[in-house]
Amino acid sequence: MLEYGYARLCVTIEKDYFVYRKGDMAVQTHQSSSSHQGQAAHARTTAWHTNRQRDSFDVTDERSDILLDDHAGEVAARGVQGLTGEQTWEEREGRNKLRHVEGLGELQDITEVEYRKVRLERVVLVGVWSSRETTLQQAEESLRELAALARTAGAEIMDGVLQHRMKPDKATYIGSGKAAEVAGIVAATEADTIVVDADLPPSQRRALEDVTKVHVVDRTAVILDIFAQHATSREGKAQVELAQMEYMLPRLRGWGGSLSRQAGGQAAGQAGGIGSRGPGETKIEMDRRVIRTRMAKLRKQIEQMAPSRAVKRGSRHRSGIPTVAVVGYTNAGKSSLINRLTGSEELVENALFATLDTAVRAAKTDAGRSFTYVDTVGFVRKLPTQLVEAFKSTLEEVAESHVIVHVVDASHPDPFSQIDAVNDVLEDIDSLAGMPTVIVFNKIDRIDSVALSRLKELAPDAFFVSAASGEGLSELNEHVQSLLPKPSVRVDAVVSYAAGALLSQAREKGSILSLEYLNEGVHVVCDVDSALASALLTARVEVDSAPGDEGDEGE
Ligand SMILES: Nc1nc2c(ncn2[C@@H]2O[C@H](COP(=O)(O)OP(=O)(O)OP(=O)(O)O)[C@@H](O)[C@H]2O)c(=O)[nH]1
Ligand SMILES: [Mg+2]
Repeated sequence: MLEYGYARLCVTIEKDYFVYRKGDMAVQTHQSSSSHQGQAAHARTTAWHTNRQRDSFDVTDERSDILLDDHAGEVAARGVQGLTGEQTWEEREGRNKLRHVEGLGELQDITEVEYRKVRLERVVLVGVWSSRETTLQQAEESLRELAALARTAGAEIMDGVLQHRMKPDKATYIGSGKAAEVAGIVAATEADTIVVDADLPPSQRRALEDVTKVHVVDRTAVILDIFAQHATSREGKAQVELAQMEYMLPRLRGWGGSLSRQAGGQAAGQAGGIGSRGPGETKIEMDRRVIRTRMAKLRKQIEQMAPSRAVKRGSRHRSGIPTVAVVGYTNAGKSSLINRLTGSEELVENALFATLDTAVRAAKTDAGRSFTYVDTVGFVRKLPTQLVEAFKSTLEEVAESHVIVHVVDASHPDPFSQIDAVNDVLEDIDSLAGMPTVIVFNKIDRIDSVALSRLKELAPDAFFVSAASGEGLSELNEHVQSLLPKPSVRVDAVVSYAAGALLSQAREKGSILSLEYLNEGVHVVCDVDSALASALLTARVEVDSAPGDEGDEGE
């Protein structure tokens, strides 16, 4: 019964999601013909064009202080720069205002009005920030990221507001007066969901729902929702469902009651929004015991799947093929980079968490040696604890690789905070200590030369590339190849012509330093792993003056 409900919901969502994505593209294209003609002229029909147009008014698209001096000046001029220190008059003033975050909420185009009809839901984003903990800029950035997450989940952003207060309100998260204001915004924009940029306890969520009369979900619910939509492998699905149930369990009592538009079963599957998909609102009536039983079953299933993962990895290891793990913040361009480096066609999307299952892509060094790139799930700040488990399979892949390529979006307002977010997670894995790591700033086609040279100053050892234009990729490729572990055994022997297969293996898995065709056989000097070395030595043939003898060297 439960499984049936879940599968059914997934189908509905995927369909709607597709409509949303398609619609969104159409909106962007339309936009380009009116207000971005100059840009549109550049790259009219390519895929990059679509992405760039999307990016051109994406709410996440803003340069940071780090990258641009004049922007820092502008921020200072707005009087918010010093907020972390003394409490200024502006701060006191600011505390009493709900702050609209630019770029969230304005109608972009008339076409968008039409698309509203097919979209799932209209959301208002709400955040609270304290100058004791962050800066206004970081708070805005976090809300923009939430906007990108909500959009990826299929929502349409009507507005985004931030309240400055030392601590979230105990009852309603934002102050009660502000909650009433948000209720006004919700009514005016006809939004049907509020997304809060925090992990909200059930009581606060309910109180806020009572004031605003719409559905309130938190950041965790949005991320879980994206994972639910994107997971494709059996294990990924099971892990996400388990995470959703873990999230739901303490919140069960809170769902329903306060909302008149509460629906169950199939109706909710179609009308439900972020956070209500998967094992969500439809299962309110479900007894906790049933959920617990289901969770136990899922845990067992996942446990049983783990060995097959290990076997797959093990066989890759045994075959002596080195792996390069590509990690980084979500949407940094990991899949694009791998596609470009290997010629494969991994899913690339301007959406968060496009890749949800690790994928392995074959590559070859210039000398013909095989190695693989492992594409991993993107990282995100404030990753829900419930999902950490699901993330572990990705981390296992990283732990077992030989080189780490850490991709960063150079055009992001604050690339270094993203690097930190990723490193925070990676630092917890002991086996990574000492593993060669390459930092790669991608998307340099999107930043100007000033920003680029600033980044180069701040990260002198990094590589600067563009998966879009191909710039910098050959240097990166060369460097990655040089970091691959070298096969440890040097073989210098004449092997019989019948051992041709062994020689091609030596080319694939090791490196051939010299080949010489003699009457008796092939004189090969190569570096290979110990298994192949002993196979080659078995195929050795005797010649009059054995190669590798001192007398031979000089000739
Ligand atoms: N302009 C520009 N866009 C890029 C570049 N590399 C990637 N992109 C775009 O960035 C977006 C994200 O790319 P992906 O390759 O899906 O990123 P990812 O890191 O695999 O993302 P997840 O799988 O979601 O974690 C897509 O819209 C890409 O087209 C680049 O070098 N330049
Ligand atoms: Mg990806």
